Amino acid sequence: MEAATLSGSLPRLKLSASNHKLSWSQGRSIISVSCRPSGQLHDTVSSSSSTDRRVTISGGLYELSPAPKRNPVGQTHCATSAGAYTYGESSLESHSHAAEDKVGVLLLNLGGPETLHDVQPFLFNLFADPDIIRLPRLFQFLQRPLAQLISVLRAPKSKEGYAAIGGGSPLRKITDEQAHAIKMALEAKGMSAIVYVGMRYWYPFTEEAIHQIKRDRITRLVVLPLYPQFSISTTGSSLRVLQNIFREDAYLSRLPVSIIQSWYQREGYIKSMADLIGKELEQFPKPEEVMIFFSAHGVPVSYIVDAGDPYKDQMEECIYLIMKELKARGFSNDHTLAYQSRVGPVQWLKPYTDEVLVELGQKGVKSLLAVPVSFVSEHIETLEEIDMEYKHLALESGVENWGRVPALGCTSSFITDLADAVVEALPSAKAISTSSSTSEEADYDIFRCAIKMLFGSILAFVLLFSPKMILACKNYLL
Ligand SMILES: C=CC1=C(C)c2cc3[nH]c(cc4nc(cc5[nH]c(cc1n2)c(C)c5CCC(=O)O)C(CCC(=O)O)=C4C)c(C)c3C=C
Ligand SMILES: [Fe+2]
Repeated sequence: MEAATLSGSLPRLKLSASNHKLSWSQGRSIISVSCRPSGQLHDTVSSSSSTDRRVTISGGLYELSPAPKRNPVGQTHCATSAGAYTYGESSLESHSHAAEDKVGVLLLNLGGPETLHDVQPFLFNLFADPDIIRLPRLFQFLQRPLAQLISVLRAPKSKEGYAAIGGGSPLRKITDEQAHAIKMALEAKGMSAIVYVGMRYWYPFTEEAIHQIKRDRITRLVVLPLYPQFSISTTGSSLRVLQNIFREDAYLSRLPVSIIQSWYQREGYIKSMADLIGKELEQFPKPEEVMIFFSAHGVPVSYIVDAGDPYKDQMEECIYLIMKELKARGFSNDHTLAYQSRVGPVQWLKPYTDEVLVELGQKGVKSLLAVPVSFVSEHIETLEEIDMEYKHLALESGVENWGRVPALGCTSSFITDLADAVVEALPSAKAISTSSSTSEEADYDIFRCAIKMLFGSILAFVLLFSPKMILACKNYLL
């Protein structure tokens, strides 16, 4: 497990010589704070529903204006459909107990549209994230117009996918259930904690969860991203949101925090994955002949090559550990790893899942077991892409027996392991040191920003009408 504390300002992600260790350092980077005000990304979060969900920034904290049906501030999770885990005390009560040790666990996840109406604004939030579409600094002011364009272009295709799995993402419900299960597992270990869910691109937003953490006067916090492997585009992006909020807030910047950056190599997780794979293998007529097909969500190659994202290394190590565990249990199946869900015009990690499936079918592989490995809940890419599109493609290419390992969800050995990770991380919780820039630095930043915007506008104007740009936009439709 890699645990870290949110420290200082403007982190930079770099791979150390061992290639598996992350270290933060200062400087220009993908996780650095851009010159626009923090929170701008969500300040016009909108949806096609009539409810106003605009997020404004006040005193460094994000406050949601009333969204009574789903997300009234302060009750983000109290009335979830799972309904089982609550924040415990109201903010008034928590103030009177301020001296007590109140442990919080913040689960970070991606979030997903709950209805088809949510799809376009959800996609807007996703593409407006500078960790998802990485524009050169000069063009960063184009992030939101571009996100608007791409989200509108992509929405029809995405909606088809969400419609095929029942009209929305199951992510919120499953994550709420995991939160409840982790709370219970912690209680069984003698640790009382309030477990929060913070989504990056949809409700309940990370900002809401942090707001609630503050209201609850939590005294120590463990941050647990629900991604086994670290990627700049997932955990990194959520941590950037956290850091932007924490460094601006007196209470939060003093709150001892411990971050579990990745946990793909934890024994409990590896064993839980091996349990699920072993169980599915037994469903095949000849288990020993089944090819184990790990399918991970892809990222653009530039993340790995240019930005030092450890995602690919961690993924490969994760697969190695799962296979080692399976071998120790007597399974000696062949296996392969491929990457799915590419979006847009750039090169993504290879090999691509769809291409490998066709190759394997053509080579005569008759039995395949698909294993989603980058995510621990069922979601659109398991339920639609794997179960429908890839299954169809594999059968069409000559595969005769197809199986799919379910996502871990609330598997008890897995939840227990996550609870262990929290218990282990808690002692290393440390306060964030505040670092506010001087007014001269701020003036200089504004000046630099203005110059960049001027030159950027000219360049953008030229680029926007180039054939290459038009082709790139078309690619988001596919
Ligand atoms: C480890 C998991 C994930 C990585 C890495 C990741 C990177 C990444 N994703 C996109 C674009 C999209 N992702 C979408 C949905 C989506 N992505 C993940 C996980 C990872 N993404 C999940 C779990 C989900 C599904 C959520 C749900 O609603 O169930 C979507 C929307 C769906 C679609 O239109 O296909 C997009 C778009 C990029 C560009 C990227 C890396 C840069
Ligand atoms: Fe994704």
